[in-house]
Amino acid sequence: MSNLKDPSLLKGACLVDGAWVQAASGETIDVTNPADGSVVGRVPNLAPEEMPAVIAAARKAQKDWAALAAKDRSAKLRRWFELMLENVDDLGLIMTLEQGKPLAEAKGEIAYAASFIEWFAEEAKRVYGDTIPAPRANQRITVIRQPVGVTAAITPWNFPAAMITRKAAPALAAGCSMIVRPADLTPLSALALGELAVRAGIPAGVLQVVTGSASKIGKVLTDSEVVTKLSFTGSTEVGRLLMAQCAPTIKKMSLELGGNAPFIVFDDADLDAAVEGAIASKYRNAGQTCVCANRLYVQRGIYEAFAAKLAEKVKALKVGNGIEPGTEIGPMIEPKALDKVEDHIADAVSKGAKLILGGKRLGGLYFEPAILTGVTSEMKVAKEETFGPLAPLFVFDTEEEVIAMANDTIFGLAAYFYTRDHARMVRVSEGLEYGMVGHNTGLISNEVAPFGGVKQSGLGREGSKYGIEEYLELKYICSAL
Ligand SMILES: NC(=O)C1=CN([C@@H]2O[C@H](COP(=O)(O)OP(=O)(O)OC[C@H]3O[C@@H](n4cnc5c(N)ncnc54)[C@H](OP(=O)(O)O)[C@@H]3O)[C@@H](O)[C@H]2O)C=CC1
Ligand SMILES: O=C(O)[C@H](O)CS(=O)(=O)O
Repeated sequence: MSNLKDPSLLKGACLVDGAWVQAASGETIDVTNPADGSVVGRVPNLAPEEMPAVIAAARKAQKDWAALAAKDRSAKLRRWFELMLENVDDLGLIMTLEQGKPLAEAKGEIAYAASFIEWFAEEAKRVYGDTIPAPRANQRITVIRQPVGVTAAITPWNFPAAMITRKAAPALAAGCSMIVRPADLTPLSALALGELAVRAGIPAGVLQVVTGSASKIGKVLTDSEVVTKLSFTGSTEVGRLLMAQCAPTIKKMSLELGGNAPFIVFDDADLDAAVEGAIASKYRNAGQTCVCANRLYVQRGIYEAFAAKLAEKVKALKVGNGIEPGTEIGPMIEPKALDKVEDHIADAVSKGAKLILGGKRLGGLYFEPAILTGVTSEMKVAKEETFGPLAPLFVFDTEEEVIAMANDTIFGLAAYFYTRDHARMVRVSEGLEYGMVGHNTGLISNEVAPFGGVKQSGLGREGSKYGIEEYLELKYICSAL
């Protein structure tokens, strides 16, 4: 990474109690560039036996951090936010090299990630309580909000920075400490954020970043009686496992899990806008996004026209190494991601769908963006998250039919629809069983709105004024005069 303006942002150590440490065993994990397989960094393979010290540091630091005036916590978070923006070029490059997304997208994610820190730096000052009229004359009732304490986050590889700040910023704003365990595939962005947190003056132990076996470190965190909250973003399968592991200690949990987003285009939609929205939603991050369109439902009257326009635009998308200017789709994260897209295409084609564009491996981890037509609910793409650059087009006739099809899934994260009819907008928004709905837009994520799903897509909300509540407990105080 000789191109970094500030090479000291590239860390090969864990951030524990304010110090950069190696695993006692000296073992490391290679971080590779999905664009060419080269090793871009090495991080410690911390053993589970090394975790109690991390948890103890988080407990010790949390008390003093919570005791600071909210305004002082806010100022440190604000500085962290500023440092992220000052270092956007380096942070973007680190992300592209370990994750593969195009540099412009990576820098966009850094700005998006930083926006959560800015937002919660402001929210830190607005953690209000209540007074409640008491049922007896000699009583006074007050309600205060207090930090939940020591928290932990387990985060995925697809958004290596934003999934951390969307958890750490509200946690720290509320007065919690947080132990972050990023994905093995993309730990370098997390460690760079840790370095900037140190530079921002966030005290030792308040934010720690550990790398090593997910299941072993995860088990120590979930078993701990000191860790009172776990926030996880990743697959529904691992979310279920972690929920079970957290049951014995009755931990508070936030879970941002899988999605299977429907993207519905009605006959009356602005077709060009719908195609643009579909591309933004479906092909961003090579389709490796939990909120990305997974099933595209197009009303019969415009089905052919939509398919043709979409194919024309998708064909022009430039696939390549994320650091090359103009790249719009980078490599996928790992071989099994390509296997899954290929499997979904093969399954659909074997059941009668037609591959009208792409769908081929382009060498290494590159995959040609694909479109399927004639897709039906019997195919795997209807039930499973593809997590890749494949747009399967289903046809529908009526509003009732498409709402039923859209809701026919265990998931309920994000849904999108395009219509210019106002009454339909209200009916469909209310009828979709999803935590987030985009109307005439394919991009819904931002720091001011509550991000999260219903059904098996998870628990809790991140971002927005609601996000900080996940890190606060209510305490009711009844005072007899
Ligand atoms: N909601 C979302 O944003 C995401 C959803 N997904 C969905 O999940 C699928 C699989 O992706 P994948 O990356 O494997 O997702 P996982 O759920 O396996 O991984 C997410 C995070 O959990 C960690 N993890 C994995 N197993 C355990 C465990 N037993 N205990 C504690 N932590 C664990 C991972 O670590 P490590 O990577 O080091 O193993 C990673 O940090 C995707 O195809 C997609 O459908 C994936 C990523 C994000
Ligand atoms: O912020 C987003 O758009 C999402 O969090 C991306 S993902 O985690 O749902 O994939």
